[in-house]
Amino acid sequence: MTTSSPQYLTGNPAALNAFIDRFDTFLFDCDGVLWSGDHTFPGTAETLELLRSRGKQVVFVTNNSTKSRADYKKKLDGLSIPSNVEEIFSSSYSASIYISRILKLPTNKRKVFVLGETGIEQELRNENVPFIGGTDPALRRDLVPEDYKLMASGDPSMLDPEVGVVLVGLDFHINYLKMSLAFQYIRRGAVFLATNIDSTLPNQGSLFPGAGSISAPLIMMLGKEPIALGKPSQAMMDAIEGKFQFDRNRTCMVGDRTNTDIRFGVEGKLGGTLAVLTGVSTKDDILNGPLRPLAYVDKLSDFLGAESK
Ligand SMILES: O=C(O)COP(=O)(O)O
Ligand SMILES: [Mg+2]
Repeated sequence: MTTSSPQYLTGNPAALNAFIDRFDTFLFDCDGVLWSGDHTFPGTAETLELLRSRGKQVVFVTNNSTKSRADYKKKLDGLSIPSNVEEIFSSSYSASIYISRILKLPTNKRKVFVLGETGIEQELRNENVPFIGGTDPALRRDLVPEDYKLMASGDPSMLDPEVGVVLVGLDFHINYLKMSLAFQYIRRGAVFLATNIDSTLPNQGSLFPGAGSISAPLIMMLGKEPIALGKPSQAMMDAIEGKFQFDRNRTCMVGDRTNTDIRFGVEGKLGGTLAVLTGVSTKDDILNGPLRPLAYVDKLSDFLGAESK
């Protein structure tokens, strides 16, 4: 854990410039750094353009599994932020790759029960991984007495015998039926995975339930944690390094949350980490918490104040 005191860069053109020059690749967290929900922070596009104009590789690394990489590409296009889908790593993508290429499942247990949104479904489809649940409207209903009987008996009309994995992400339509199904599958042997376990999600400058709040009831009921495939999991870092072959010493992770983004960079042994104060972690978290970044700024666009080259 980093215990040195992070350098404050805001308003220091020479220090901002020196920080940029230390790295060739910048991994950018999205929620809380580039935007907060649908509100994009002013100067985001210009800051990314500044880095690219200096030959820096920019990669987007988000724990938000509600969108697919293609969805994020559309969002970035809409914000006039140039990108290609290969530069985008979402936890929905990371989880789908893990299930399709890493997890060894019995041939009759290859189906995934999803608590989550379309982002997970699109990425599972891209990897030809069969799934049920997710945005299925048939599950947006109250439990009825018959459901208890069918679940308790493991009736295949209620509990698909091919389900071998439960994948939990942020689900805007969670309910007792879906939580019960996930619980039944896992207690009957399904692998418990999470796209990410961020406790809260920033939006419009406030905080709302994050994916971790969807896994939490299952963790309480089961007495065990899921394998989480988003930051700080190094499975994601290895996938990104595999694609870009970057020099970790010349790579910086930029994020708003110390226990995911900064931990991801520190445990990934990157050359540096940068925190911003526009998302979840506070200045106190950054200066006095167990996981401290190399440096921090008030907001990403402070980099527009770097010395001009
Ligand atoms: O989805 C979340 O909880 C956070 O998403 P982020 O990694 O882009 O900040
Ligand atoms: Mg974030």
